[in-house]
Amino acid sequence: MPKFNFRERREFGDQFVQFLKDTGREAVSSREALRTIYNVEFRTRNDTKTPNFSSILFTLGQSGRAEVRGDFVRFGKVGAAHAAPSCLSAPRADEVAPRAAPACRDTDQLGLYAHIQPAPSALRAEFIGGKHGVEILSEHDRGNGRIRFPVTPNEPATVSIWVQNNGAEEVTLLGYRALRKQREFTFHDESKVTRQQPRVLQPGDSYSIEARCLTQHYGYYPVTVLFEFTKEQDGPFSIGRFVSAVANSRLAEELGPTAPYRPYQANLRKTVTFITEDGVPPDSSQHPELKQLIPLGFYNYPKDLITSGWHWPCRKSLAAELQFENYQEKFQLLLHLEELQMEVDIRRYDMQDVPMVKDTQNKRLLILEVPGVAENRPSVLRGDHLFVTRSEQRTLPQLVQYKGYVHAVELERVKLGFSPNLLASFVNNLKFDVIFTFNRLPLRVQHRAVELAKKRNLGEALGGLFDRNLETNQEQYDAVQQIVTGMSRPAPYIIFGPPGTGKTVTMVEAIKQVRDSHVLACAPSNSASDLLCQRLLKHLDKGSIYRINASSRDYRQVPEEIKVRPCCNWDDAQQCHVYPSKEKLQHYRVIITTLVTAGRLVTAQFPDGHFSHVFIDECGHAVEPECLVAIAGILTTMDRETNTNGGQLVLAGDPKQLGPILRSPLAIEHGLEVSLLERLMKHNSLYQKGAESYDPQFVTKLLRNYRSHAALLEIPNQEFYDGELQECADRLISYSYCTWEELPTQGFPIIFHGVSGEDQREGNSPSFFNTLEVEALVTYLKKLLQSQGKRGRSRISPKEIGIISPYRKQVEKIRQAITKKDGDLMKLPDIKELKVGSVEEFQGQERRVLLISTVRSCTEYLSMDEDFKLGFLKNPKRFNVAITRAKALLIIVGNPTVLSKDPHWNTFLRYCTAKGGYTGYPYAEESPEEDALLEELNSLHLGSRFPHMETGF
Ligand SMILES: Nc1ncnc2c1ncn2[C@@H]1O[C@H](COP(=O)(O)OP(=O)(O)OP(=O)(O)O)[C@@H](O)[C@H]1O
Repeated sequence: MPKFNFRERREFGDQFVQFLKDTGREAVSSREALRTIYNVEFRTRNDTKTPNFSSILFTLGQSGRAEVRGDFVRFGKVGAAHAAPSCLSAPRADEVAPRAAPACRDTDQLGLYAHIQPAPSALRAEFIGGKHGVEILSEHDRGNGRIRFPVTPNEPATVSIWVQNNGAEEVTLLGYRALRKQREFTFHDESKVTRQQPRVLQPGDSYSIEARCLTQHYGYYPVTVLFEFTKEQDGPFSIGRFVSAVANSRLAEELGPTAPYRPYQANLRKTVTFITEDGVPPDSSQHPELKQLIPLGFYNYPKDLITSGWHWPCRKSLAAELQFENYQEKFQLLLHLEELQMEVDIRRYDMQDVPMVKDTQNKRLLILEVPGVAENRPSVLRGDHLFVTRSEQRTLPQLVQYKGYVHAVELERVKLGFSPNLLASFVNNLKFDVIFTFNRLPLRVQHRAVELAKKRNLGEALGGLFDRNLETNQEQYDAVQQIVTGMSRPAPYIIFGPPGTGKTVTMVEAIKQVRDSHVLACAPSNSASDLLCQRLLKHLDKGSIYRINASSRDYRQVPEEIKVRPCCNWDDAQQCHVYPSKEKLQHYRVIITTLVTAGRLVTAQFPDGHFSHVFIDECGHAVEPECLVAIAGILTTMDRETNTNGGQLVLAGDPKQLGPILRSPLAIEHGLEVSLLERLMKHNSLYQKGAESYDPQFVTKLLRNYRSHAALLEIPNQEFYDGELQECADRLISYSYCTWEELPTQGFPIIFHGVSGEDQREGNSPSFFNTLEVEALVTYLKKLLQSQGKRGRSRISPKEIGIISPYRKQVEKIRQAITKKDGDLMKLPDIKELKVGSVEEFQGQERRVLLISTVRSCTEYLSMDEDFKLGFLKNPKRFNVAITRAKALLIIVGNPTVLSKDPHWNTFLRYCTAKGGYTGYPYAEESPEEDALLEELNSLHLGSRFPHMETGF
C-alpha cells in the first residue's frame, strides 16, 4: 500500500475538490458518483501515484473540508474538524417529551421525534479521530469512523483495515478488540498482536488487520472495534471504528433509502413583511347544505404567551387542580401550549427553491411535490392551506406570499388553488419557498367545546366535577339495561375493560336498544368510527345510520362496507364529502363521526334535546376537550326538576390502551394527557371500585375476552390486568393456527422472529424503516396466503391479516413491498384489503392473523442509550394495543437485543422463548460482561460519559 501522510492526502483532496469545480461538478454529492469521478478521471490524469478515494475523503472530513454522511458528501468548510452536520436547532430534544406525539391521528408517532438526534458529539470525534499521526483506514470507509461492507449469507467476506503511522515518531500497537461481541465477526493479523506481543510501527509504516464476517442470515451486523496504542512520551491512546457488514436480500436492497437522509435544517429566513394573497379553496368547503349557525371563533393564543415565557399567571393556572370553575381556563391554556408546540414542529417541513408546475387536467391548479406527504409529514389534507413565496424574491424586505388551498393530495404531491394573480404570471418550474401550516380546526372546536361546557353548565354531565352527592342506585342491571334506562344520568355511563372484552359490541347493542332516540356515536379516529359504523350496519336498518366524514378525508380510505351500502356523506357527482342539511340529518337515528367532526354538528345548532345519547368509543385515546366537542352543544344535561329528558353520555375505553396523542411536554405535564375516561375513573368516587365491585349504575367492567387464543392473552393479562382476563373466544377461530406448519412449536400460536436489521432513514423523513424486517414479513405473508387450507386450517384472505408497525416509513415500505415489489403477493386479488398501519390505526381493531414489525435495531454501539433507540416501542400502552389485536396467530419480527431493553417486551420475549416460539437470528440474553460495556468505555480516557453516541449520522 502506497504511503501518504495526512498532509499529502489532504493536498490530493484539495486538488480533487478543485478538479470538481473546474469541471462544473462541485454540486455532486453522491459518494459513489464521486468515487467514480476520482478513480476514472482524476486518478488517471497523469502517472502520479495518488491515495485511494476513501482515504482522501476521510482526510477531507478530518480536516473540516468535507461533510460525509453515509452516501452523502458535501465539500466546503464545515467548521472545525469533525464538525457536526447542521442539525436542527429547534425543537430541541428537551423541548418535546419522548412519549409525546403529533396531534394528527393515524400517523406515525415516534418517527416525528426521532429526528431529534443528539449532535455527533465531540466525544465521538475524539473516539474515532487519528492521534499522534496514527490513522485507521479501509477501502470501505464510509466517513465518520464507519467501515461498512457487503456480505452474502453463508459466504465469508473479508476486508482489510490499515493501521498507518503517519507521524514522525514510532508508536506501538498493543492490540485491537471488538467492544461488544458479534459472533459473525472474527479479526486476524499476521503477527497476532497482543499486549504481550505488541507491534512497533515506525514512521510511515502500515499494518493490516483483516475483519472477516460470516453469517447464515440476512442482517446488519455492527461491531465497534477499539485499536489500542502506546507512544513513548505520550503514553497510551486508542482509536475506534464502527465496522459493519450488511447481508441484504434483493427485496431489502430495492426498498433501501431512495435519497440520503437529511435531517431538518434550521430555517434561515430573515424577518420580512408579508403581503398575503388569498387562493381558491376546493368547492366543497364553500357551500355546504349544513348551515353554520353557531360561529366558530379563532381562539388564537395570546401573543404574550410566548413573550412572557408563560411564567405567571400561566404556571399558577396550570398547577391548579381541575375544577369546574377553572375548567375552561385550564383547558384553553393547555390547548394553547399544545398549539405552540405544533407551530414549532411544523417548521421543519418548510422547503426552499422547489418548482411547481401546472396541473394538466385542471389549469387552475398548480402541482407541488411534497416528499413525505404520503406518510403525513407534513400532514396535509384537502382543504388545508400553505403559503409560498417566489424564491428569487427571498432577499426582499417585503414579500408577497400566496396562500394555496389543497384541492387534492396524491402520493407525494399536492394540487393547490392559488390566486388568479399568481396564475397569470406563472410559468412551469418557477421556484418557490414553501411554508406549511397545520389545520387549526380541531383546536378551535375543542376551545369552543370547553367554552360551551362552561356556558351550558355541563359540570354534572362531566362526571359531577364538584357535586358528587348523586343518589346511588344499588340495583344490579347489566350495562345495556343501565344505558337504556339512562339511570346514570346526568353522570356518564362507563364501559371499560381489557382488549377484546366486547366494549364496542356492548355499545352497539345499547345503541340498538335505545328506542325513540337520536344517537351521536363517535370515536377519536376515523378507523374506530368506521368500526362502529360497520358493526351497527349489521344490526340496524341502513337508512337509519349516517356516517359523516370530514371533507378532508380521503374517500379511498373509507371501508368498502360503508361505501357499498351508501350510508356516508360521499357525493359521487361532486366527488367530495358533503354536509347535508340539518333537516336531512335529523331523520337519522344514528349519526357517526369522529370527535372533531362532531364540531360541525355543534356549529349547525341542532335543537336542544335532539340528540338523546352520545356514545364515545375508544374514549381513552382522546384529550378531554376533544371528547367535549361531541358533548357540549350536543347533549343537554338531565336535571330531575327542570329537564328529565336530558341526554345520556356513554363512554367506552380502556385506560391501559393508547392515551391521547400530544406534542407539548408542558401540556402533558399539566394534565392534558389524562383522558376524560381516565380522569373519571381515577378521581370520581362514582366510578371507583367498591369493596367488591364497581357500581353497575355508573360503570361496567368487562373481563371476558372473546377475541384471542389464551397464549396471546397471557402477557397482557399478567402485565396490565392483574390476571383477571378470562379466555372466552370461539376456539374454531382462536385455535385455527395451532397446527400451522411454520410454528416453531406446535400448539403455541406465537412466532417471535429475531432479525438483526438496520435502522434506516431516507430523504427528509425522520421516520425509520428496516428493510430486512420487511423481507421477513413478506416471507411469512407468502406462507400464509399461498399455502391455504392445509391441515384442517381454514382459508385465510388478506383482509383477515393485519400488519402493525410503529413507524410511518416502515408502513409505507411494507405496503410497497406487498403491492408493488413482490411479484407473488401483488398478484393476489384482495391484497389491498390487507391492512398495514400504525398502532393507532389498529386500536379497537382485530385480525385473525397479526404481524408486527418493530423496526428499531442495533446501530453503532458506543453507548447503550436504549431509551433513545427504543423510542415509542417503550410505551406500555402501545405495546399492549399492538399485541392484543390477534385472534389466532401473532408474528413479531424484530431485534431481540433492542427489544429486551424494555421490561414489557423483555417479558414477552422471554415468554415466547420459554414456550418455544422464538426463531430467526440466534439470540441469547446478554451477559453481565456485555452490560459492563459502558463502564469500559468510560475508562478509555476519552471523557467522562458517552451519551447518545450510537446513532448513525
Ligand atoms: N358476548 C360476546 N360473545 C361472543 N363474542 C363476543 C361477545 N362480545 C364481544 N365479542 C367478540 O369479541 C371481539 C372483541 O369485541 P370488541 O371489539 O367489542 O372488544 P373491545 O373491548 O371493544 O376491544 P378493544 O379494547 O380492542 O377495542 C369481537 O370479535 C366481538 O364480536
